[in-house]
Amino acid sequence: MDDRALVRAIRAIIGTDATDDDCAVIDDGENYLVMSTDMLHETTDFPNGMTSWQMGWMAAAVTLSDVASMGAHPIALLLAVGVDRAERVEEITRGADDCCRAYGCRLMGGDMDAHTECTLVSTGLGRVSPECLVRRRGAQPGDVVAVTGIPGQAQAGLDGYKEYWEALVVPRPGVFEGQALGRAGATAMMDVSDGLSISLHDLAEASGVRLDVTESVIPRPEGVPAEDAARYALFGGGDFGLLFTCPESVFPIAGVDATGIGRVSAGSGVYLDGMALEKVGYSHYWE
Ligand SMILES: Nc1ncnc2c1ncn2[C@@H]1O[C@H](COP(=O)(O)OP(=O)(O)O)[C@@H](O)[C@H]1O
Ligand SMILES: Cc1ncc(C[n+]2csc(CCOP(=O)(O)OP(=O)(O)O)c2C)c(N)n1
Ligand SMILES: [Mg+2]
Ligand SMILES: [Mg+2]
Ligand SMILES: [Mg+2]
Repeated sequence: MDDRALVRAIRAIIGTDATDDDCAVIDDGENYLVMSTDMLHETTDFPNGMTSWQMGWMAAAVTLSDVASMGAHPIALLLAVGVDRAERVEEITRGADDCCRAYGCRLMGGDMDAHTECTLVSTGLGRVSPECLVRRRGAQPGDVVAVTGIPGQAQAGLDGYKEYWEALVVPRPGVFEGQALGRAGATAMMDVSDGLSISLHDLAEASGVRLDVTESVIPRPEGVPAEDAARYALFGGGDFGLLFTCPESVFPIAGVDATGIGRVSAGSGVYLDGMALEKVGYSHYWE
């Protein structure tokens, strides 16, 4: 079983509204509050050679990315640290704090425990005005499909391309881009943390639309053999660009470095140059 199947089981208990987006959305009257929590641990998320500071940075970044993907401004982050060696805690905390400060957020508490495997759980809170909130479900036929940044860099780093190691271990969440996209009228948005292909599928399903994407225009890591670069860009995880849709009339959006890669139409499924695109990406599995 993979984590998508488990989310479906959880959805049956707590509802679609609570499980459809990168964050939970809470109506606070004047604004919406958004919240996300993410767990990272050594076996599946921290490649060999990562420093404690980088682990802390990455834990904060994945959660800031979820807040960003709603068009929201991050307010506060909490970090729970399950740690094998006590002397790691300070550097982990510095990494998370540096990441928060870089994106206008504050690390405001957390929890800790002794654990055999270094495990970090970051929980973030953000705020967004109702007209700027963007969910995964709003894509409209005729909209442009676009992505920020260059998907595939983190996977290239994981596979040994040293020039992309930094992109893998110090990921940059699209906090400022997400807010600009929310203001500009993006109709649906999510981050591509699990890979572009699987994210296109998640967005298409949440919005109840069909997405058609053109392979040749998808940005991909330079300096990598062509076949690998295309595969990394479509199926590699760990990049924190934003996948979004918006009316053609507002694209491109000032201040946001994004590439138009396709179109939304009525229907269902994701098609790459007219062929069904595999729903493959970074997933967690159970026997
Ligand atoms: N254990 C859980 N209990 C409740 N909701 C969950 C759980 N795990 C994941 N979700 C929800 O399922 C959705 C997808 O989760 P996930 O794939 O982790 O998103 P992301 O890639 O943005 O971190 C989110 O809305 C998340 O809040
Ligand atoms: C072994 C390994 N593979 C891939 C990555 C890149 N990576 C970093 S975070 C992440 C995905 C998790 O991000 P997030 O969306 O916060 O988690 P989810 O809840 O979707 O599992 C990936 C694939 C990594 N750090 N380590
Ligand atoms: Mg996400
Ligand atoms: Mg998650
Ligand atoms: Mg996440």
